[in-house]
Amino acid sequence: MARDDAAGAGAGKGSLSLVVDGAGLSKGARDALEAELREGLQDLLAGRTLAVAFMGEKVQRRIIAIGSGKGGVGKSTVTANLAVALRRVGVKVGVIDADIYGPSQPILLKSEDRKPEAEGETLQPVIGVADIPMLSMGHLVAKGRALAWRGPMAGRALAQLFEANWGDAELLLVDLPPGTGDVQITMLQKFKPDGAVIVSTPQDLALADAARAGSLFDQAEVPILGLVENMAGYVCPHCGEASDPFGSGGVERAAGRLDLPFLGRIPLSHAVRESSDDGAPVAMGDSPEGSAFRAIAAEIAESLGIGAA
Ligand SMILES: Nc1ncnc2c1ncn2[C@@H]1O[C@H](COP(=O)(O)OP(=O)(O)OP(=O)(O)O)[C@@H](O)[C@H]1O
Repeated sequence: MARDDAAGAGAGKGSLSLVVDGAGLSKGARDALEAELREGLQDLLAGRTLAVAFMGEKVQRRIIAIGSGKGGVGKSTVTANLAVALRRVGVKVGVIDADIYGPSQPILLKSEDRKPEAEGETLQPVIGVADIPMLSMGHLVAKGRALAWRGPMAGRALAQLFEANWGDAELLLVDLPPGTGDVQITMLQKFKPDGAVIVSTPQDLALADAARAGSLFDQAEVPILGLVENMAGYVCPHCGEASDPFGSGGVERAAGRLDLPFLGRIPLSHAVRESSDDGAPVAMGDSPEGSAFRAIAAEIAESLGIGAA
């Protein structure tokens, strides 16, 4: 225990700092122990303040799943850009690419040529663009091999990704495969997310699927942080004419109907696709598309109470 009477000149002032070995204790157990210590030390404190610090404190890490009902709506693109945007506001974020049927994060976050090392059974995430630690099914299997994995095999591979050494990452974004299959079920059973973000295009069909993906999280009592509308509105780079190939405003209306937050809209744009293919997500820059992702990331950071947003 350290004592700093000089900090407060008057009688009964000053401060005491107590460093406690809290390794292995849950947050609840630490809170209870701290309350007990404060109570027990009241006489000794005699009006001084007490600062309690726990050593070996586990990082409070939260898992946010990014899902969609339908394939190809931009879930992986949104995941990569949100990771970059969250990183820009100081969130220690990691990415798990759980899309075993079409892992694309190694391209999106430029880590295709890296292989995760293992310490014993534990994988070490590779570092992608913008210093984002990440692991993908794509890092574990040979490129181009179709991953027709089912049940236990998919579950084991998924566990390896979740149980990796995520260091000080406080938030893991999980890029899920589309739909409501084995990976989703395993994740909900073993690595239940703290929240989910649903991506959809404004199209009716995609929206119906998005609602189904949402109800899977609902049933598992995973809070849905909100809906993102992707591929909304297209401005022709040649003539400047605006059009809505997938309809307009559908996701926001659906969010209203489902009583869920609408997190924002990402335009259909060449810049988004090209930057994705180049492994330099558009959220790294300050273009209108990048800003759209950053606004959504700020909403998420705010609702989780993290980052400097
Ligand atoms: N806003 C956008 N503007 C232009 N192209 C986009 C946009 N969002 C995604 N794309 C492109 O659409 C394609 C599908 O995107 P992405 O792979 O992110 O979708 P997905 O939902 O993760 O697909 P999958 O079902 O294969 O996992 C990619 O080529 C991507 O670059």
